[in-house]
Amino acid sequence: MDTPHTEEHEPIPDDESGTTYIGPMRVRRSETDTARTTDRRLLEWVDPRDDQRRAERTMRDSWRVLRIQSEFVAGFDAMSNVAEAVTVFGSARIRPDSREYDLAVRLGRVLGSAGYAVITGGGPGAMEAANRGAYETRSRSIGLNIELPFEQHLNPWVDVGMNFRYFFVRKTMFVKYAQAFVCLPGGFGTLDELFEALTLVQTKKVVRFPIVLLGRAHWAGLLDWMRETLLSAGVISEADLDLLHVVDEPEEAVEIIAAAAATRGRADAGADIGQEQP
Ligand SMILES: C/C(=C\CNc1ncnc2c1ncn2[C@@H]1O[C@H](COP(=O)(O)O)[C@@H](O)[C@H]1O)CO
Repeated sequence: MDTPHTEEHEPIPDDESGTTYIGPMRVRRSETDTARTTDRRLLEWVDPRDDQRRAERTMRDSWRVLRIQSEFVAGFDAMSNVAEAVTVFGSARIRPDSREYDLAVRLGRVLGSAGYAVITGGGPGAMEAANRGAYETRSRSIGLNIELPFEQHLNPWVDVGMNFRYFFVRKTMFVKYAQAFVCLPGGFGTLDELFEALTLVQTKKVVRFPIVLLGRAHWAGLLDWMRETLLSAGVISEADLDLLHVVDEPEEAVEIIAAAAATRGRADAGADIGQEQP
């Protein structure tokens, strides 16, 4: 029989005891439960010919909206005091004895020393390293973790941390509270975050928001492909390519970010706020 959880009370793993909470109830955790993350339940396919399942889904989705709303509220509250900040993306898999890890620590330090808070995904690898560098400078070190199908911990260098259930809520926080993105070498997750940022800037959903790719060797092939395939096919423009800054040193990244910040006038910020609907 399935573990008796409802959508209103999703399981919260309790790492210490090896049990899971379903609302107020404490149950033994099974792999099947933890694999069914909140995002997975949200996106789960329901057979359109199954009227009963479709009706259940409609009811569950109505409740789900309230949970999504509460996650936004918690995120806005937690982040409301963040001042100047840069979001750093990068591989979850790089090891502490690698050059890439060292690069990410140096980036965190340089950003921290320049007065920026550092926001990462709060996980291991490049995220941990960037948080570590920021933490060492006593700048604010923020980790926005995500529920995954396997055990997930905030890295120890985070001093403000949150654990999100919904990918898209977390992504909003990455953008909303930062004034630039730096992408360290990474895989699919990093590419997803990079391209989301790029699309937001390209479509002017965010303005004066530099995107810096750190580590030329890692990014060169992708940039060549963008130029040779995407630009040649006319599906992007030369100006789109200019949205990306490619550098090798953390100091160069910070120079680019500071220069963009300097062009950001008060008029800019004021122009948007006040005329908008929430
Ligand atoms: C795979 C491993 C851990 C996964 N833990 C993660 N925790 C938090 N954020 C993550 C994690 N994995 C990916 N991300 C996000 O994607 C980017 C990195 O993805 P990539 O595919 O590794 O490039 C990163 O910026 C995070 O926001 C280790 O066992």
